[in-house]
Amino acid sequence: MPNPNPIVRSALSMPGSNARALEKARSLPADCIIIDLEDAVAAEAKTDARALVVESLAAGGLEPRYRVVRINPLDGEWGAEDLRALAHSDLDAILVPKVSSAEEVVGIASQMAQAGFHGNVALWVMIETAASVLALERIAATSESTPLAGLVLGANDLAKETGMLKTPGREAFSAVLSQCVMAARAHGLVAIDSVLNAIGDDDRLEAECRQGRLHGFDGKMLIHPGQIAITNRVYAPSDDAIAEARAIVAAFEAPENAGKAVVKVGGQMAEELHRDEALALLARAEAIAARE
Ligand SMILES: CC(C)(COP(=O)(O)OP(=O)(O)OC[C@H]1O[C@@H](n2cnc3c(N)ncnc32)[C@H](O)[C@@H]1OP(=O)(O)O)[C@@H](O)C(=O)NCCC(=O)NCCSC(=O)C[C@H](O)C(=O)O
Ligand SMILES: [Mg+2]
Repeated sequence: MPNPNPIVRSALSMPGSNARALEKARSLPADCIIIDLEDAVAAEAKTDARALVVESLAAGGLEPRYRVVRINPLDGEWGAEDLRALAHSDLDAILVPKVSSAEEVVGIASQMAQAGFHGNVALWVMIETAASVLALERIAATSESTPLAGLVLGANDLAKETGMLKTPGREAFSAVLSQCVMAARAHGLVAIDSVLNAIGDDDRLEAECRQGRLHGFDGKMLIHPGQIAITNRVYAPSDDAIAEARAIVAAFEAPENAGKAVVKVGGQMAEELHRDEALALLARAEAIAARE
């Protein structure tokens, strides 16, 4: 069974054709590695890249990082062969770009089954077409009957199609950020924010991570190792948040609060829902600490 709740703060993408990057990935502190066979690989390099990716997965050493391969679109020249080639590889998820409807996702799931995937590999999809944004809820709902487990926002393709501007504050994307997370949460999916193309602009990266975190994303897709540390830090529970969560859990465990559904902690109301939230945050913090 795929891990339904992986730690994926930093999801570093790299071209499947880049042997050096694939090797480097084994020692990088990214939570998740996305090996790309789609837009980061030139048409003439697709076949060799596919073979290199299969070989690299077989060599092992990427785990415990969550291992994702982004294949080419299944209605194009290379996608179906990508899927067949990966069916017996050791990986965690297949990421399919440019999906546009729930029906398409159901079709992808059945192509996965035909290719030889047997429910042990999750399906993630890119939300990067206008149609996919409009169909978000229906796409996410297919997870009831398919291995769909993650949504990854693709701001570059979305901007290309719609004319939305990728400004430093991502003002135009605010609604889409929210819609992605709502659809993911309503159906128990992982939600990954879009890449930032500006390599080396740490202030902008930090601001985008904070914005993604504010909207509720689990992590961010990255394009360069220099983006990992900031992303891991922003997407991890802060020391203050951990202390607050511990205080809430302790308050509910205190004998004087036995049987109470609501207590006061640090001048704030805390109900059982806040205790549950605190326990989830502490479990996440523990899982991150174990990883690091
Ligand atoms: C953008 C890059 C081509 C830049 O590469 P390069 O010029 O080699 O950068 P550096 O010299 O700064 O690299 C320093 C060292 O780090 C290694 N490196 C660089 N990038 C990666 C990486 N992504 N993963 C692993 N290692 C990486 C270099 O090899 C250097 O190492 P060393 O040899 O030890 O010095 C390049 O960063 C790159 O290819 N990035 C990823 C591109 C990619 O995956 N694109 C697809 C994702 S974007 C997307 O999905 C958009 C979405 O679909 C949408 O629509 O929005
Ligand atoms: Mg894209």
